[in-house]
Amino acid sequence: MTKRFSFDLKATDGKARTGVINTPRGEVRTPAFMPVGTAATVKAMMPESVRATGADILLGNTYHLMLRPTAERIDRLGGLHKFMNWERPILTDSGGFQVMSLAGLRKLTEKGVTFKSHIDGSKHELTPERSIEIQRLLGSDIVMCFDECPALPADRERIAESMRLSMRWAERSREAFGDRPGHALFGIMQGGLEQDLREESAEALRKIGFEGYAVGGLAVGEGQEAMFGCLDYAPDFLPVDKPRYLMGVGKPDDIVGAVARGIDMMDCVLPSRSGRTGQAFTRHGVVNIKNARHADDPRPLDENCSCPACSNYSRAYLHHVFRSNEMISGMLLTWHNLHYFQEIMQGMRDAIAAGTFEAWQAEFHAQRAQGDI
Ligand SMILES: O=c1nc[nH]c2cc3[nH]c(NCCN4CCCCC4)nc3cc12
Repeated sequence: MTKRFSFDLKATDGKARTGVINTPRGEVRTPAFMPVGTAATVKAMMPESVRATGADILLGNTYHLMLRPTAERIDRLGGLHKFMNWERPILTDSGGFQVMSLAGLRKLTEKGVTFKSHIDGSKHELTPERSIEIQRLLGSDIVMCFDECPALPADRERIAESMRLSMRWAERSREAFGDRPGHALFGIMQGGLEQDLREESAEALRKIGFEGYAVGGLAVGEGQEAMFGCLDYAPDFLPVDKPRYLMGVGKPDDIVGAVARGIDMMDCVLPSRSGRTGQAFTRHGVVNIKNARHADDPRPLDENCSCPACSNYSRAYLHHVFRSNEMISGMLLTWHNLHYFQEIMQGMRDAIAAGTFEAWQAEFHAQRAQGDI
């Protein structure tokens, strides 16, 4: 087990890459999908079940944990890994995005953001310094810079101003992070859908220097075509020897398209959130298990899937427990979705290593076109 943080690039196939991020708490195989554990739990999953799906790393949220139970309390109790019984790597988002999407009465200044908690209306402040301190108290292995993610659509001037503020905050985040061997600080590229602003942002981040680089400001309503358009150039502005993390993505075909464009890491609530609502992702497309047509169907969700939901239960059973609002419903479908997302990641890692990623992508898309699901 290493004491340092490092990234080993193992193979490339076109723009796609596969490698390993080495951390003191374990290795992260890339391309990697990070299940979201917002309030110190991946909802409806035991940590050992999350690991059983193949996840090497989880995402936690500064915004939620600072409000409840607070970073200081988690620190007093031994840190987030011990608190939630997940001893492998954790990446924490820095809170700015969640403040803008969840909190009330927000005030943005050069210093940072003040806001009212969506839980109890209490007043709080997040600055680059406070966000980095919270992530340190949590014991996060990969810390994200405190940034501002502008809502799209926005005019170019607004996007440029916001990006330059985020770059000043990236400088302050780096300063506040200090020297923490074995831990990493990732910068976040902004710039909306403007290629020159994206390049300016990447240059600013490279000058500061980070252990990894995120592409932020996407998956905010721009749609897949515009997102892929940005990913056709943005990753190339980033250092080739550091991990590239696309934040908040996404559906299976978003994930595949992002890896094909040079992305190494992603996170999204989709598999877990949809699992709780009865939406199952399968190799043949999406199955809404609450639909009446599944009520008598003895088949598994997906014949080719080895997860507990597909190995031990029929669609009829899954339909029943969702219709009856039984707790096991969200557990089984969350497990299936996370298992399927990790199966996609493993398939891509193997294909890139074998130089067959083109064929793998063709098969991935062909499967989805067919079959009654
Ligand atoms: O620019 C960002 N900086 C920090 N954190 C972020 C998180 C993000 N999450 C998303 N998109 C999340 C989309 N997700 C899709 C499934 C339903 C809930 C929302 N974009 C992001 C950009 C950022």
